[in-house]
Amino acid sequence: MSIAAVTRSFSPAPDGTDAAVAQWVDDIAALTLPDRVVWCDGSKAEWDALAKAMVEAGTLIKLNAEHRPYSFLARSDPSDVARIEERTFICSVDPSDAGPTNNWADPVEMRSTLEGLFDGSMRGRTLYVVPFSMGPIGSPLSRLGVQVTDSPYVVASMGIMTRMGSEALQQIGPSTPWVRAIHSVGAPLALGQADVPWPCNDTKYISHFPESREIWSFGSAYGGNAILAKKAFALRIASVMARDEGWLAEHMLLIKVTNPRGRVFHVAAAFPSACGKTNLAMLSPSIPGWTVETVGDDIAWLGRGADGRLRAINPEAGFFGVAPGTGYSTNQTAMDTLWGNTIFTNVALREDGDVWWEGMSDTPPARLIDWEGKEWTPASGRPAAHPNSRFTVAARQCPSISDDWEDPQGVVIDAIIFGGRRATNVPLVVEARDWEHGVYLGATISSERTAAAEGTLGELRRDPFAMAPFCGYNMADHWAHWLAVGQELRRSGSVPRIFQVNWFRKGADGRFLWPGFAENSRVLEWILERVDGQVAATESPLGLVPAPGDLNTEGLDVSEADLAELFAVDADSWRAEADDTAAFFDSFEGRVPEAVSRQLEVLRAKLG
Ligand SMILES: Nc1nc2c(ncn2[C@@H]2O[C@H](COP(=O)(O)OP(=O)(O)O)[C@@H](O)[C@H]2O)c(=O)[nH]1
Ligand SMILES: C=C(OP(=O)(O)O)C(=O)O
Ligand SMILES: [Mn+2]
Repeated sequence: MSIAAVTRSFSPAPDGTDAAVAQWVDDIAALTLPDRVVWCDGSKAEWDALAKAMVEAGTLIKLNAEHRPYSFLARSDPSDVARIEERTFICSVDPSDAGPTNNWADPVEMRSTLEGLFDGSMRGRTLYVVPFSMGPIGSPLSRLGVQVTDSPYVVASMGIMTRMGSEALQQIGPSTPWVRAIHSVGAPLALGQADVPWPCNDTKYISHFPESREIWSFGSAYGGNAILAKKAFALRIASVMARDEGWLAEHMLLIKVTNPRGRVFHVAAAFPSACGKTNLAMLSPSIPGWTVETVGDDIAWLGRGADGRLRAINPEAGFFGVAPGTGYSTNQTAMDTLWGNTIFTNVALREDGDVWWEGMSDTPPARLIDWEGKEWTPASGRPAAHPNSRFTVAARQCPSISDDWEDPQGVVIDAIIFGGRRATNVPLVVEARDWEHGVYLGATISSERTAAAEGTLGELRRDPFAMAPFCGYNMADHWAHWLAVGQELRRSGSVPRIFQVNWFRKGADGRFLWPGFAENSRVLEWILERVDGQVAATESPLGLVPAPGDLNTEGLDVSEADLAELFAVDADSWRAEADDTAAFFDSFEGRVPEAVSRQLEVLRAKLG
């Protein structure tokens, strides 16, 4: 083929497209040099055509429709399976605005690096223009964005995870703020060069420019690095928008809970990645008379409503959940959600054309094709599904989805929960003494590393507000912002209570002390009875804990000794933890709000 064979087909912007959007797309196309530019309308026909093309290209494997209607398996490049925090950058003008929990990079240098990498990076590929709304279209709490990407997998995922297409594009006018998100897998194709099923690049950058509300992601197609509406926009950029505009963008699930007396509550809960958000969001209570319905499983945008109360929306439209550990015995609702219309990534393939992963059932099938496409048997000695394998599915398909999940005003929050994965020290549940203490509990979350990000599994790391990888500005300023929001809520007389939970405490023998999953409803019961003023609490150095006998253990198979261990406070370990917290606070070089550092002194005094 000769150079003359290169045909560029740039479809024009749809009628009515905002001129700034059209200009920006032209500029990105001029930089990245794709063969085609396609404006996505979000239609079913468009999704179908993308899926068909990806099956032909080998990016997706169509599952057996008898078992899993209209569902697909994607196998990533084995090097591109999780978020990479070392390659994730916050490029604020002032490095102290990124703070010690972020990788800061100079915005001018980063722009020049990225321009070099993106120069011609879409050669031979299609540039898709993906307009989207985070939050219900037209809600006062929603925000708009446009992602350009050369990955059809990302387009299809954005179609599930966001309100994507023409309607979102029409919302953007000359004075509407919108977030610019640029993504390339970084694998240009020379003329006639054959593609691979999962193109990516060893060089990866996930760069955020908070001041100009821009995201540039290069080299990865893994969801957390490439579905830019999610962690990059709805958390990193949105947290900065929220700081500037007086609201909160948080790594939180949202649920509606109804108690046996018919009172309805809404709860927001922040846990680090792969620490139980999706599971709690889809909880089926083990205790009679309680129901839990799903509003969101990963991200919440919260702000003071016209009524002065804290309200929240789920800005997403789908779930990008961890597959391993999801099974009929742990999360029936998730299993029922995944009946069809699902993209699975890096799970194992069964001989009958369905999928499998560790924890889906107790006994694995005798033979599988593992996530890397290799033959697998239970004797293989390695997991069949990648530990961070995922499902991507529309929220509306969830049987427990709440009737108010798309309420444009958001749901009223009655309780906020912080949690982490802690084998030791942290009790099953603690109530904060007040908002300031609650902010301290959020600020001091530590959690064992999971497979959701590259790094050493099990290593304890600080993950304040479960936002360490996701806060687009200085974490200490985030705490100050929370304190300010609390003060405003106090003025209007309705401050949600704050709690801390830990489902993951282990005994000396290494087994979980708490059965978790459906039984977590017992902890929710105590939390919401506290909110409803129905139950007392006991003082502990860490905060308020259930008085003996107040945690509902009826019919529960947990020994008295294990229950005691779940609430044990070891003063020596806590003194060591307090020292570690002091060192952590020092890393913020004087930026930690006084109301937060004072809580550490209170804790030390209570420990004696
Ligand atoms: N032991 C235990 N494991 C849990 C519990 N809840 C979730 N998990 C496991 O933790 C992993 C991550 O859960 P998930 O809900 O997907 O976390 P998310 O990434 O925060 O949404 C999965 O393997 C779950 O099976 C629990 O209450 N107890
Ligand atoms: C989507 C992700 O997160 P979570 O594990 O919190 O669902 C991710 O970490 O890429
Ligand atoms: Mn999740």
